[in-house]
Amino acid sequence: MTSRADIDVRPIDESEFPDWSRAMNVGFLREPTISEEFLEARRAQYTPGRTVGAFDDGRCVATFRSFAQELTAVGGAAVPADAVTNVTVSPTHRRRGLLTRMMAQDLAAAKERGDVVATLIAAEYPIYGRYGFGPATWATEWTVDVPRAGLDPRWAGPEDGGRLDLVDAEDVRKLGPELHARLRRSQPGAVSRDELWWQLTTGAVRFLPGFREPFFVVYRSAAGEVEGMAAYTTDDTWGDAKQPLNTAKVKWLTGVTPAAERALWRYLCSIDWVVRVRSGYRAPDDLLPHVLPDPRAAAVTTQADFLWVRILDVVRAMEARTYGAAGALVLEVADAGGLAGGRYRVEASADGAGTCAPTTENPHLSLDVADLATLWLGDESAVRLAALGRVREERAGAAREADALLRTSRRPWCPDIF
Ligand SMILES: CC(=O)SCCNC(=O)CCNC(=O)[C@H](O)C(C)(C)COP(=O)(O)OP(=O)(O)OC[C@H]1O[C@@H](n2cnc3c(N)ncnc32)[C@H](O)[C@@H]1OP(=O)(O)O
Repeated sequence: MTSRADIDVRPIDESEFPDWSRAMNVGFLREPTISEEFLEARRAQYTPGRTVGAFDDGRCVATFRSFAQELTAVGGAAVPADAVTNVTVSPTHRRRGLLTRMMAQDLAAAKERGDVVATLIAAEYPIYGRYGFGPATWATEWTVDVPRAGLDPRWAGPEDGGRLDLVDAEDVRKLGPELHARLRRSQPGAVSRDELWWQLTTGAVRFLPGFREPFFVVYRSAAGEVEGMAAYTTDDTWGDAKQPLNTAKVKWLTGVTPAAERALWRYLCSIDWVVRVRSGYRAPDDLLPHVLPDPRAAAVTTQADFLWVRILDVVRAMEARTYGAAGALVLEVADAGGLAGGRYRVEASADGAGTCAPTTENPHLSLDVADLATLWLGDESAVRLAALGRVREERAGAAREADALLRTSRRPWCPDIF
């Protein structure tokens, strides 16, 4: 076995991208042989200096990549984020600390650059907490049993004066970015999308396994505004008695008004032949179950953590968000990674704005930086974390006070896997 010190962890140059891509496919259990088409399509994701590999005897055995992203904080401000992705270590080189080395380098560089947080979608729950990441948004997928939903079979489109149209991929690339920008301004947990995201979702660029061209539907309000859009695929399944048994799978659905969300779900549950709708990963408090006359027709298929956040700069993170009440909170933040620990006073005013600064006052709550990330996006309750022993109340009632400041009325949601 090569000793740990002999394995070189460093940013790759572009000529190493094919070997790096092969190693990534190995880690993700995909076919290791890389085609020219795959490389060509994927090359836009080569981020110089931030595409990192580990090399043993000249061969890539681990991969890691990060890129610039914006994450929407509570209140709608976008904070600069270090988005981590493509993390793999070949099975031959596991548990020798390669991920730990790649992560330490990346987080230090992100801190140096001035990113407020790092973000990722965790493949498995136990991997990233040790690096200061905490689960900050959760996702729910429902499967709707359409015949059970109690919907009026005569439905012929939105009753609110709005309209639905099927559109082409090109329309999605044209209309989608602006709609998504609107969503991001009001959806804590949402992240920025680059042009490649729109090319991938519409099939203009293809390298992800199992791509199938979706149908695209747009909702316009009575005033003609594009307020919603969805992409879905369907299978082609028929029962022995010649009854249609098709499933529609929602790839994504964006609605910036409740009317748009309602119309799109109603549409998806009213396509002839479709008896099942899989919602894709939604916020756990999505309107979906309750837009159906019988909400029990929407059964939860998946319920899991989704976006993980690592706070790199507590002062800027706390000042970027808004607060639900006026009040002050002194937090003792532990950070084994040495990037963001310390004692901070957060002061929120009645208009929702907050200030944050290091302090020597006595703390109200002590917690790990990973749990602060979990609280920061507003989803989790400090009272619940205290009950779990993850937050310590240094002053009686502090967890309840923290909840009044930090929690949001709707849950944060990250619509994107990256
Ligand atoms: C953002 C993304 O890209 S998510 C995708 C992550 N990638 C995958 O899941 C692909 C398959 N898995 C892998 O490639 C690897 O197993 C990785 C990347 C998850 C871990 O890489 P390794 O180099 O083995 O991790 P490393 O040796 O640095 O482990 C550090 C610690 O984390 C623990 N750890 C690592 N992976 C896991 C895991 N999947 N489950 C539980 N613990 C884990 C190790 O046991 C070790 O613990 P210790 O410090 O107490 O000894």
